[in-house]
Amino acid sequence: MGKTVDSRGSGARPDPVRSFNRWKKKHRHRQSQKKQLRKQLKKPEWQVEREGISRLMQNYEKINVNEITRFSDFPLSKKTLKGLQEAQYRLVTEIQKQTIGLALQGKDVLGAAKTGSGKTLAFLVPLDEADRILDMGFADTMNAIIENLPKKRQTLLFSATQTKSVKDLARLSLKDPEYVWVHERAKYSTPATLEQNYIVCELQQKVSVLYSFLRSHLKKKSIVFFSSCKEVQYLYRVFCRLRPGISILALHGRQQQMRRMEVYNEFVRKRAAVLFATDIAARGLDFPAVNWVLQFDCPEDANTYIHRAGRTARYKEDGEALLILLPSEEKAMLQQLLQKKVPVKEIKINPEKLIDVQKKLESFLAQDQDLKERAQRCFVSYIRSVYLMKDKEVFDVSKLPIPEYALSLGLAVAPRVRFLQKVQKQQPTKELVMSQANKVIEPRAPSLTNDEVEEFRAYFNEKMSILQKGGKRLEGTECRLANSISEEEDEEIEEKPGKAKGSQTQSVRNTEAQKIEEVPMQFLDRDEEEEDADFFKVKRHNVFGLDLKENKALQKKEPSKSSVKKKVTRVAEAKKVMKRNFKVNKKITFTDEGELVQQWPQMQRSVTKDNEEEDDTGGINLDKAKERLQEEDKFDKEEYRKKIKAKHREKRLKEREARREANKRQAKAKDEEEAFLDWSDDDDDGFDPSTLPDPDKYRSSEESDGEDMENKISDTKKQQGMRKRNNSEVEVVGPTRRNRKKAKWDTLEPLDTGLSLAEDEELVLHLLRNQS
Ligand SMILES: Nc1ncnc2c1ncn2[C@@H]1O[C@H](COP(=O)(O)OP(=O)(O)OP(=O)(O)O)[C@@H](O)[C@H]1O
Repeated sequence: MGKTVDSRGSGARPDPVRSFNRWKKKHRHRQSQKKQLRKQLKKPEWQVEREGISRLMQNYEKINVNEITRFSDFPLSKKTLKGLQEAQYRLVTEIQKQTIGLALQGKDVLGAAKTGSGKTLAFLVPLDEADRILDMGFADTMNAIIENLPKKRQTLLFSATQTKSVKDLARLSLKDPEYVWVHERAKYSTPATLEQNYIVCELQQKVSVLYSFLRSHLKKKSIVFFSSCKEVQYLYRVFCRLRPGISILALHGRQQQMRRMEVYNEFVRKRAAVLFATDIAARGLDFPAVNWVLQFDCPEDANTYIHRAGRTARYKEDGEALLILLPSEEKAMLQQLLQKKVPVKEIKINPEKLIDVQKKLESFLAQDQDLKERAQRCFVSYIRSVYLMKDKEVFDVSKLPIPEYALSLGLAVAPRVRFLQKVQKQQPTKELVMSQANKVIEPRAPSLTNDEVEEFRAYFNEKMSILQKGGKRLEGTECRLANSISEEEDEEIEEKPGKAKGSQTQSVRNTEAQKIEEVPMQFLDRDEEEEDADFFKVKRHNVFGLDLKENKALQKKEPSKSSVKKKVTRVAEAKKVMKRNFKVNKKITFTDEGELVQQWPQMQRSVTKDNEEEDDTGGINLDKAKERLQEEDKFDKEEYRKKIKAKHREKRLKEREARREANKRQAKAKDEEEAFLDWSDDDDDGFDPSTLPDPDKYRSSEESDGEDMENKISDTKKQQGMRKRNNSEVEVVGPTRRNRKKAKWDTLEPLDTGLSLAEDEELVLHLLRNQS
């Protein structure tokens, strides 16, 4: 009975391999489907971010300013919050609290808050220092930027000194901007932690005041503001040379951006340092831990003052600001500051602590032409900056003590400033002072008569008395801004020979006046600032003894002095000396030949016919002196030419002699060589054994050299034999030459080389080798 088996029957088991393969196929298919689905579902990062932001945006309307204390209270993205947290920004400042919400809601914002109050973090579209960019000076740049901005935009403007001008704002087409004036009702417009003082001093004392200030603040971090780059450049260099004992850095617009960043970082890194800067550093820059801001030159307006001073006392820190004002700037500037709610107190410099650096500067400039030129540029640049200032109530160039200022920079004479002449033309009432200032530097002929010199001195005395009487505070018409002033014109510096002696006189008077004044010591009441207290005094006038009273006393003295004492000119002094018949020391040396040479004073060696005919009329005959100098010059040139000729001749002779010697040696060596060859060939004919050293003697003397030497000799002899054989072969080829050599040999003396036998043999071998 047969049985059929159905493999699929209940009793049959499925093939496991086949079923696994089937499952695997299905699984793979399912996986790839899932993958494709995932791929389709995956969004780009930006899309995810945008979606996140749109979720946050839904919360913008719910922002309640009163509930905000931290950045995380704003609906900000995770990335922004992470960044803020990493930089340790958690709690918001007032301006941030009030403006970030508005900015997020897409509104245009016009924000104002004190310096160092955190405005930088408050704006999202960069844009900063709104009032400055709206200045006419930046008009072209701003217009170019605005033209290229999208029409649909959000504008956020922030500044410590915000503009409210509708005209200005219209330029930026702000749409219903939100005005946020955080400190509008505050008593002062500057930070409460900022202590602000000012001093009044003469222009010519400012450099010494600065030096004295630095000497008494060696452990502090200070920024000193100047009105021009060239001032920074010169004073930076000269102060480095003065070595005040503190690091000095310079930051100005003429530096490359990379250099500026280096300087910024270096200043931030240092614990104590002083930064000389222009207004490039006045706004927006956040220098941490600055103790002092010193405004060396008066700021152009109260706003600039606020920004400069705001480089210290930032974000809850303390700081001090010191403004240096000229007497001519004091009244108008203080008024402006008052209007802008800036509380400044007057303090006084302790004259005992004032270090005069003028002499040092003079000596630096005398040694360094480059520094001198920088000083000249600094001088012109400062005067130009004053001249170009808009506010003529504060800045009056005609009130500047020009020659004195030049001296205070270390310059012996004031460079000519052309535009001052224009001012002079515009201001006939001020003609006297200005013409005198410019007269100082008028070019003069090289020879001055006594009268001229007297006149020159007299005008200085007169000028000084005018300055003292009222020149300092001359009231006059306004200087008008001359648009025609070009940079080149300003750069033109001409030094004139007339020295500002009158100015020196005044500086001497000032020092005297300082001595006269008894100043009671009233130091600032701050224990931790003892060094400052040393340098500054509070509410004391006439520190430098330049007040009207004392000046009057000095003025009274001055004319009596000049009238009693006859003025002494240089020419008169020289004549006096000549009359005294002083004998000048001589320096005399002797040449190798024993000849006497007078080194000093130099003798006139050229003989002119006038030499003997000395003029006994007295004084110096310039024409004759000139003639003599020319003769002397010719004589010197002739002498020099002769010396050079002799030297060349000597050199030529030496070279000729050397050549002759070399030829001789060559000829001799050739003859010796030939002679030797002949000699070795014909030892029978002419060899004289007596010319050889005594072998016994040789042995005894050279015994110490041992067997080696003997071997060498025998080897040499062997080689000679070989050479002989070779030469005999040559002999067949050239009998004529041999005969000639022989004939020559007959006439030759035996050769005495002065060498030992062994050395002789070496020489021979060498020559033979060369020959072969
Ligand atoms: N929320 C904050 N928490 C802690 N520090 C802050 C905060 N906001 C700002 N600062 C710090 O305060 C200092 C001053 O800030 P910022 O430079 O933004 O001031 P500003 O108002 O822009 O000043 P200026 O008017 O001089 O430009 C900076 O060192 C900054 O790091």
